[in-house]
Amino acid sequence: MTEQNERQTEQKRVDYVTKQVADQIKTNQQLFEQAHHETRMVDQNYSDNASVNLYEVDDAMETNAMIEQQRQLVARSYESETILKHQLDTLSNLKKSPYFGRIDIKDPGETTPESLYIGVASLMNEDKSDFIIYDWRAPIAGIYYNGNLGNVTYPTPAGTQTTELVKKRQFTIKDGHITNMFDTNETVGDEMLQAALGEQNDQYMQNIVATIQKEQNDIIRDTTSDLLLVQGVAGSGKTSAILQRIAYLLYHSRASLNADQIVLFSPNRLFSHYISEVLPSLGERNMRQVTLAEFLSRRFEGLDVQTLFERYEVEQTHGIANQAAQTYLESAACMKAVNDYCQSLTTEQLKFSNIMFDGRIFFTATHVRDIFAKLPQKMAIADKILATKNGLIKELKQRVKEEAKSDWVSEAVSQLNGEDLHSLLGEKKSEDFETEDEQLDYVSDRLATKRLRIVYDAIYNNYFFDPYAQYADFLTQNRPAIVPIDSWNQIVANFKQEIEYHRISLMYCSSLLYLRDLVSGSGQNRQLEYVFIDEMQDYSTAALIYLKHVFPKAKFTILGDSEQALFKEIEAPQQLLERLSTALESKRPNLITLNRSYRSTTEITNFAKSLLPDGDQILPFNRHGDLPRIILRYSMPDAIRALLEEVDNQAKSSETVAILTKNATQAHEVYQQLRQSTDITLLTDTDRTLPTGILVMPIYLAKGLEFDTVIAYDVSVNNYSDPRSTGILYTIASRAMHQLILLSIGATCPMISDEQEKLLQIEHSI
Ligand SMILES: Nc1ncnc2c1ncn2[C@@H]1O[C@H](COP(=O)(O)OP(=O)(O)OP(=O)(O)O)[C@@H](O)[C@H]1O
Repeated sequence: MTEQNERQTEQKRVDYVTKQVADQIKTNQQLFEQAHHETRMVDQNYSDNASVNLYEVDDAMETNAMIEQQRQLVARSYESETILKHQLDTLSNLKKSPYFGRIDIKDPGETTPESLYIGVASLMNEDKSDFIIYDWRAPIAGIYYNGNLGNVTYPTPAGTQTTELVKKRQFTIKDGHITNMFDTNETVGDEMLQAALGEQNDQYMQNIVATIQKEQNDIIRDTTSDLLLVQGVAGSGKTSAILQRIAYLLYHSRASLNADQIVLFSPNRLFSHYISEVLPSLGERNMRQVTLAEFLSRRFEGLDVQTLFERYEVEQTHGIANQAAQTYLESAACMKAVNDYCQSLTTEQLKFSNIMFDGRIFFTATHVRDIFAKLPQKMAIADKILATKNGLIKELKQRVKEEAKSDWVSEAVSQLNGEDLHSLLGEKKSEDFETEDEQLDYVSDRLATKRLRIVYDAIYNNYFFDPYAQYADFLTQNRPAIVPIDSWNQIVANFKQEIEYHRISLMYCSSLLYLRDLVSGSGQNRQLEYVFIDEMQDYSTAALIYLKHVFPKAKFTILGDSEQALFKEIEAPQQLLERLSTALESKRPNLITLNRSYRSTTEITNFAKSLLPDGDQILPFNRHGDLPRIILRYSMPDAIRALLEEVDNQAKSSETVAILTKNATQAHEVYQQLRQSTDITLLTDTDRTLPTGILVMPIYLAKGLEFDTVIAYDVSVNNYSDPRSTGILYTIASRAMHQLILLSIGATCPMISDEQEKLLQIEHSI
C-alpha cells in the first residue's frame, strides 16, 4: 500500500472511531441526565423525610428506618450518576484524540498480524465484541513503550506471553484528523516528542502518555519496589513519570486502591495547581496533595512551624548558625537516638503535665504519674500511656458526678435561660421527670459533662504528657560528640525559647514528632498505600524516616535532583539509594536515573549544565532555539530599563515570562520597580494559582514549574558570590523551555565564566 493509501485507510478508521465515540457520548449523556433526574428526586424525598418531627419517640423509630432506606437509595443513585459522569469524561477525552499509537502483533502460529490501537482509555465497539482502543496501561500496551520490532514479551494473568511486534505506528490526531503519522522502531519517535516539547507552556502540565520514554516507562510500571528512588536531571520528566505512575497504579488496582490512599508531598501550592489536570485528563481522580509545611503544621497545632522557604531565606541572609548541630538533628543517627531514648525511658524520666480546667488544676501531673507507675513494668510505654489515658477518662466520669453537685454548677444552672435548658434536656421533656429535683440533677449532670468536655478532649489528645519538655530532656542527654557543649546548650535553649513563643524551627520537627509518636503510640496511618515525595533534595533524612514511620504500610516513590538543592551539598545517586534504603529499612529498593532533559532547548540545557561542576552526565534533548542571552548593566536604573524592555519584548511571543529572583525580597523589589510600567504579577507562597503573562517570583516558588521565557534576575558576583548557590542558578536556568535571559548588574558571578562565552550571547550596555 502506498503511504497515501495507508493514511487514507487510517483516516477512515479514525472517522469510524470518532463516530463511535460521538454515538456513545450521546447515549451516555441521556443516561446521565436520567440518573441525575432520579438522584434529584430521591434526594428531595430524603430531605422531606429527614425533616419530619422526631419528638414523638414511636414515630422516630419508624422514621429512622425509612430514612436509612432512603439514605441508601440516595447513595446508590449518586454512585450510578458518578459512574456515568466518569464514562462521559473519559469519552470526551477520547473525542479530542482517540488514540496515539498502533501496534501490530503476530502471535506464535498465526499468519496474519493483529492491529491494536492505544489511547488514553479503552473503548469497545457498539456490540461490545471488540476493543477498538486499548488503554495505554493495559499489559499488552507495554509493548508500545518498551519494545523494538521483533520478538517481545508482555505479562498476562496466565504468565508471560511472547509475541512478534511487526509494526509500531504513531499518530497525532487533532479534532478527528490525522495531522501526523509515521512508523518507528524507536521507543517513541523523536518527531512526536519534538512536536510535544515545542509547544507553548500553559498553566497546567500535560499528560505525556503518547510519548513516554523507556526509562520513564520503567518508573511508571514498577509495581514491586517498596522504595523507588528516581534521580533525574532538571526537566527529565520525573514529575510527569510519577503522575502517569499514579494513573497506572489506580488502573491496575481498581478494586483495592483509591486515590485517597495515595499522597503526594509537593514543593508548594503553585506546583499542586500546575499538575492538577494530568490525572483528570487520564480519567482518574487526583491523589491527595500536601506540602511538608502543611503536614507539619497539622501535627503541631498551635505552633508556628518554620517553612522550608522561611528557612531558606534565613540561611541565605544569616548563614546557618550551627551547621553541625543542624546536620545531626536531621540525620538518621538522631532518629535512632530518639528511638533508643524512648525504649529506655523510666517513669521518673517521663514529663507529665497538669490537666487544667477553668484556671485550676483538675488532674495533677503527680496523679497522672501515679496512675502510670502502677501499670505493669513490662508493658510498652505507648501501651502504658494508653492505659493511663483510659484510667483518667474513667476518673473523669466519676469526677463529673461530683462536679455536678458543686457550687459552680448550681450557679450555672440557676442562670440558664429557657433555650439553654431546652438544649440541655435534649430529647427529654419536663414530664419525663417525677420530681423537680430529679430534673435538676439531670440538668446539672448534663451541664457538668458539657463543660468538662474540654478536660475529656485534653486527656484524649494526651495533654497529660508534655512532649516539649520530654524533647528538651532528650536533647540535653544526647549531645553529639562533634558539637561543643556550649553550642549544644544553645540549641537546647533555643528550642525551649521557641516553644515559649509558640514557634518551632524545621530542624527540630522530625525528631520531636517521632519522640511524641513513640511515647504516645499515636500518629500512624496504616491505610495509605503509596507515598510520593517530589523534590526530595529538600527533605532531611530524619524527615523521610519520620514519614516512613507515619505511613508504615506505604510504598515510597522518592524523586529528586541533588543538583537542584538550594544551598546544600550534592550526593551521588547510588550513595543516596544506600543511605535511604538503610534509613527506611527498605526490602526492595530500586534506583532509576534519568539523564535526558526534555524541558529546555539544547542551547539552554547546554548552558545550564555548564554551571555545574559535574554537569557532563546531563544530555540535552535535540530541540533547538536561540542561545541564552546575558545582559550586563552597570547601574540599577540601566538594569531596570533593560529588564522592562526585555519583558515587554518577550511577552509578545511567550505566554509566560517569569523573572526569577534569589529570594522574596528581590522579587518584591523587582515588582515595585516594574509594576508602574507593565502588567506584572508578583507571586508569594500563599498563592495557589499560576496566571500567565509576566510573573516575578523567588526561585523556590518556581520549583517544579516551567515557563516559556525565564529571566534570571541579577546573576552578578554581588548577588551570587557563595559557590553553594550554584544549585539556585542551575534551578533558575532549567525552568526555561524556549528562551533564557540572564541579567547581571555589574560583573557576573564566578559560575558564569569566560568558558561559557560560546554558549551565550553577551550584550554589554552601550
Ligand atoms: N516523555 C515525554 N513526552 C513529552 N513531554 C515530556 C516527556 N517527558 C518530559 N516531558 C516534558 O518535559 C518537561 C519537564 O518534565 P517534568 O516537569 O516532569 O520534569 P522534572 O524532572 O520533574 O523537572 P524538574 O526536576 O526540573 O522540576 C514537562 O514539560 C514535560 O511535559
